[in-house]
Amino acid sequence: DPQGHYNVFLQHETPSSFGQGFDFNTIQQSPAFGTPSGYFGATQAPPAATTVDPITLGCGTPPASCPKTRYRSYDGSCNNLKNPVLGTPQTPYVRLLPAVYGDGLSTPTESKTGKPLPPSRVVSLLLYPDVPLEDPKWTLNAMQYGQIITHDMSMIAGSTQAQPHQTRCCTDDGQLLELANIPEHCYPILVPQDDPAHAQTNTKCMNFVRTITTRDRRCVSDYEPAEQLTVVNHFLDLSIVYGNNNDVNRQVREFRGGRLRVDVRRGKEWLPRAANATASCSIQSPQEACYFAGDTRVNQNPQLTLLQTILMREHNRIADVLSKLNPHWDDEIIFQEARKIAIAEHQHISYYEWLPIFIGADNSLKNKILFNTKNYVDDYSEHVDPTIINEHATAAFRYFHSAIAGHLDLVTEHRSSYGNVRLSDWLLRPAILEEEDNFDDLTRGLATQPELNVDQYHDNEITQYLFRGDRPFGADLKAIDIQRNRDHGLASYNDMRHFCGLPKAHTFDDFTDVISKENVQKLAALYPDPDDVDLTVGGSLEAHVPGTLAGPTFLCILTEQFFRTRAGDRFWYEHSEHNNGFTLSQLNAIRKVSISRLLCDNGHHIEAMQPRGFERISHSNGVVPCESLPSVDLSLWKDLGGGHQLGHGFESYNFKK
Ligand code: HEM
Repeated sequence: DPQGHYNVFLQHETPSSFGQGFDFNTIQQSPAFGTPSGYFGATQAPPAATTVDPITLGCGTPPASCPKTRYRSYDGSCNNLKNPVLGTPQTPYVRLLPAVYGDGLSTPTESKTGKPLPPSRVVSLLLYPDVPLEDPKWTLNAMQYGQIITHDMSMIAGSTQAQPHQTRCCTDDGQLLELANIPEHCYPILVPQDDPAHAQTNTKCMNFVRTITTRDRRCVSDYEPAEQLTVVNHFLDLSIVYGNNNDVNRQVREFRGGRLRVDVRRGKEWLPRAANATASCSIQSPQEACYFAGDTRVNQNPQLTLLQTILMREHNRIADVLSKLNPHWDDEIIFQEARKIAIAEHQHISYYEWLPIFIGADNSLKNKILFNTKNYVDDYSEHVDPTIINEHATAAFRYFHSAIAGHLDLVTEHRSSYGNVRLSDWLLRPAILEEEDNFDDLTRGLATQPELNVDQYHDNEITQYLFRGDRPFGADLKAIDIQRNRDHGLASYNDMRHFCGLPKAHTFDDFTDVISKENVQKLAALYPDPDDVDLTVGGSLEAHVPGTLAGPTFLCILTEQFFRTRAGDRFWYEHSEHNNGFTLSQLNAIRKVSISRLLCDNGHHIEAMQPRGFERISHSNGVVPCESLPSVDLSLWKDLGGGHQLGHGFESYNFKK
């Protein structure tokens, strides 16, 4: 297009087997953001920057040009060559159904009846109590890898997800501010008078700051509804390790031997320290570790930091092997080839080990998310939009918050648990990983301890004590999720379930086709009208589709997202060699990777693991020596020379066959 306007009105290609009555013709497409001409349809100049980082301005910056390369960019630009800005940071989520804002443009959702919606905290207290049921089959590792996948795919703009937000919507002692004094973007969570926790401290108000939107950044006209922005790239590409832009990437790299930067303490490699530890962590002394990684949320909880450390070490392990195999490769080639392998391992673990548990193997095969093959899968389509779906990130995927356990087991090599740590004591305090044998003991704990059942029950550690620091009580993740649902103006549960092929409910009773009578009664007591039920609430009460950990509505959303994330990624690892992929033998070597082997290879002294590390130890999944678990044969990356040179690297290599 001579104007340089990319065609972003992508038509979703529905795979023929994508059945179940989903009507994808109604999918809302993203408007043309980030066009080279600047602010699409803008009537006003963009607002002044509120943060120092210039990339946080605007709604996506298209690259000047797209280099020909076999490696993906850090920000995801040029993945889609028709629309190079697609999937880059600072662009809006897309929606499956139009937003339902209170005023039609940007204010939080309201009841269609004019009566108030039940306060989020009240819904959380009534429907999501702490009933500690353990998952009979899956480990805490399954939950934790889910958070890794999430952080790789999206992060709402304007949230730190860590330190108290700079914007304060309540007084320091938890009271509501005078209306006139409430800062912009505030949408505080109101605490009921009889709150079992917060009434004890006379807290009436919990901080909640609205997500930054295309309207806040003046990227749309005054007449267009707001779309929330996500600040990380949308692809499943280990951006949590490598960073979401060139700048962060430079900071995580060693620039020697293709390695990532590490700090060595007690003979072990740790993530480098954050430059400003007090801003990134809740440390209690200046020496306390607080890390820097590709994702700003790295320090949020110890098990997350643990997996981030494992993934960083895996990159360096691969880089060290590649430098020995190919002494003629420079830092850049080793780095990019190691990165490509690590991303492939991560995509493989996410899709072939993790997804079958959460969205079901049959469902994934049927919908062309997984393939039963030893061959290439060249299913990329530039018409599939890889953008993260708002209903996915703000409702469906958050459902797995239910699996979070409040205590983390410390487990010896003999698989006996000798203690545990309390989650809310160690949020934003990753130093615990470096004490004694905690790194290995928590790793074994992840793979031994069950996750909590994926159901309507949530651990008090995240509904009463989240980020409490040294206060008696903290935030409520379920109330936040409900509040966020309204902040983003997500379509109602009723409309979404209809979109996903279930009948539209006319009365609360109609919900009993997938929700228990008891829960429907509670919904009827809380909400003025069946059309008012929040997606995040209704979806989380549905009975699960057999073989999956989600009800039909969430399953439909998750399935659609994971289809797009795969088929909309031009650098997906299963593509053939001439489509940026590996040789077939390399690909089949990658397919041998497992979460268990990853933990074995990158822990300190972990000698044994069960083969399927997301599944609890059992007769059919017994602990075996690490060496007996299949591994990726990196000798297949020996470059025999004679590849075609291109820029700093090679367009093709002459890999050992
Ligand atoms: C200990 C574990 C976890 C903690 C403490 C945690 C906490 C949080 C917090 C504080 C937020 C931001 C909420 C907001 O302000 O709107 C969030 C967002 C989110 N969480 Fe979790 N979470 C955990 C695990 C998980 C898991 C296991 C999943 C899914 C498998 C998940 C999925 C999500 C998603 C999709 C978002 C929204 C991401 C976005 O910004 O687009 N989380 N979580």
